Amino acid sequence: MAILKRILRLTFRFPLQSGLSLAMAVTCTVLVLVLPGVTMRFVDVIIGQKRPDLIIPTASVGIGAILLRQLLFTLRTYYNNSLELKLTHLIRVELYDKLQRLPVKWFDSNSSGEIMSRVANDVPTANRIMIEGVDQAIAAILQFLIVVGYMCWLSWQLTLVTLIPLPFIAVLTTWWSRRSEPMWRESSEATSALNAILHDNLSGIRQIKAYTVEPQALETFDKASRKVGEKTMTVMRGQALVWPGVSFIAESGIILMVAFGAHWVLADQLSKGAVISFLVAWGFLFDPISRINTLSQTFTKGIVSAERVFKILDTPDEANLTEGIRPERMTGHVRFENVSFSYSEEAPTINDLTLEAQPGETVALVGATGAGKSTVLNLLTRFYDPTSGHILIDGVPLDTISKEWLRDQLGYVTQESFLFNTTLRENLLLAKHDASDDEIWAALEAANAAGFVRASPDGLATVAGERGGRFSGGEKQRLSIARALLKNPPLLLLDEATSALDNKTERLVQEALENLRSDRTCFVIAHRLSTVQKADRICVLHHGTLVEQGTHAELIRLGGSYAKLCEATFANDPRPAA
Ligand SMILES: Nc1ncnc2c1ncn2[C@@H]1O[C@H](COP(=O)(O)OP(=O)(O)OP(=O)(O)O)[C@@H](O)[C@H]1O
Repeated sequence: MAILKRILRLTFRFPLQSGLSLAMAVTCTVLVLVLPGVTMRFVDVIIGQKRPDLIIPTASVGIGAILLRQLLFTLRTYYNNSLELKLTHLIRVELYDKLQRLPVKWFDSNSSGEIMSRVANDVPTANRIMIEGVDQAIAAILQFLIVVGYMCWLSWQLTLVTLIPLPFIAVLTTWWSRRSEPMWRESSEATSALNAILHDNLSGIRQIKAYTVEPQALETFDKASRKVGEKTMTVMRGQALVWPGVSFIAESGIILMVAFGAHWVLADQLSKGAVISFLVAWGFLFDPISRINTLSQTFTKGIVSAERVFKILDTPDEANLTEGIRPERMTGHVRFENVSFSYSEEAPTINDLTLEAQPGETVALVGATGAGKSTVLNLLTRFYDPTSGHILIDGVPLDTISKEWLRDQLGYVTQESFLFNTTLRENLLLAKHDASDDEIWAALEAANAAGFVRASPDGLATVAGERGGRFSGGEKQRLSIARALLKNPPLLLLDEATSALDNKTERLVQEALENLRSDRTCFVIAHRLSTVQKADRICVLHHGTLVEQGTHAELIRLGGSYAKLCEATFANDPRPAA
């Protein structure tokens, strides 16, 4: 009920559309009485009293009223559609806005395919409660009351007989509506899971092909799709039993009504016209009841979808996104003080980490895979917050600073350079919305990317393709470096690519990185000996613990884990430091 109220409240944001739609529904409904009324007049007055002069006027009134009803129906459909589109747009935009404000942690446990399913399918399904559900339910209740009122006016005794099937139908449909709700929920969840698999498989289509696991991928998809079918079939099976039952009860009622009607006509207690009018009106009385099937399905499915949409909308925003301190400027002094962090309840991923970077220094993070290097960067961006300890920037605790401000000061070049499927210009402008083309070209020059961009047929207007697929790995890296250069942030987080590049590209990327690193504090996850050697401080992480720190020469002299790691990891470094 609370969900229904919430959807109703949303509808009130469009008072004109919803008001007009309801007004049309009410007027259309009142006009349903024309047909039984006209029929009775034909039987009792025109035929009964032999009044041929009334045929044309009565038929004209009837046809006019039916025409008006259909015209109003057309208008009602128009206002309904317009309301539906507006509501869908409103909720989709609210949902998308919410998704952008949710913490990164939330996305760890919600797959993209499932989220897409909520935005694409659940929003319109929830809206159907309003359009088909509430509007039609109000019209149906009204139609029912008007027709019952009309019947009572003709004969309250026959009306009582006509209504006998009603309680049975009400009990059956209420029972089914309750029973089918969890079934629809399961069907909806199965659809989301199917979407998640589809999204995942399409994103990894190259891996699927490269490992020739198409049959296994197909099998997973087939299984998930079959599950959707099975879950939906369970509801359909129930419906296939319940709705014929409802029709049986309703139609048996006609026989009962005609039988009693005939009895009272023979006893001269009722006119023939009244019985025929009852018969015509019966159609309008049970029309809303026969629509209960679709209506209850719309309500049940809609409530399930609305629950899923509201669940996202009710998730708390990422804390401190806009609130918090916004210092004048950042000099880039970073200090981790006894920082520990864990993604889950298990063993800490970062354990009592204390390290410092002076403004303009480059700190290289090295360590075996899974040692926690990326996690350190995740803590600096505040995608996650430490479980204990403090991170200070220019002496200010990070958790008191506005996240928006902090992220404005950061350049983050990830290992997998991500480009959006839009023009290069728009991809680069993400870093600085108002950058001129001259500034963009300067950044591209410094990133050693200007050459290949200029050679592309559309230059800055070249579309990058999905995930930047139009460009090679080395090109994408240089484009993301250009993006970071354009932003010119005081603090740079850099996850060096591990992918082997040819010597020339390697040199070009290295030069670009050196341009990027100069004059700013830089935390780099280093995979190249040259980067490590040039770093002001090297921090060696082992299972989330800082085991050694110092310069390259100091750590080599120490002969500890760094020296061993250096030997093992950088032995074949294609570009040893000068
Ligand atoms: N979002 C996450 N949820 C749960 N555990 C995670 C998450 N991200 C990373 N981990 C775990 O935390 C540990 C440290 O991961 P992290 O990515 O920081 O290591 P890394 O040193 O950067 O590794 P690599 O060099 O392979 O990128 C790993 O055991 C990893 O499985």
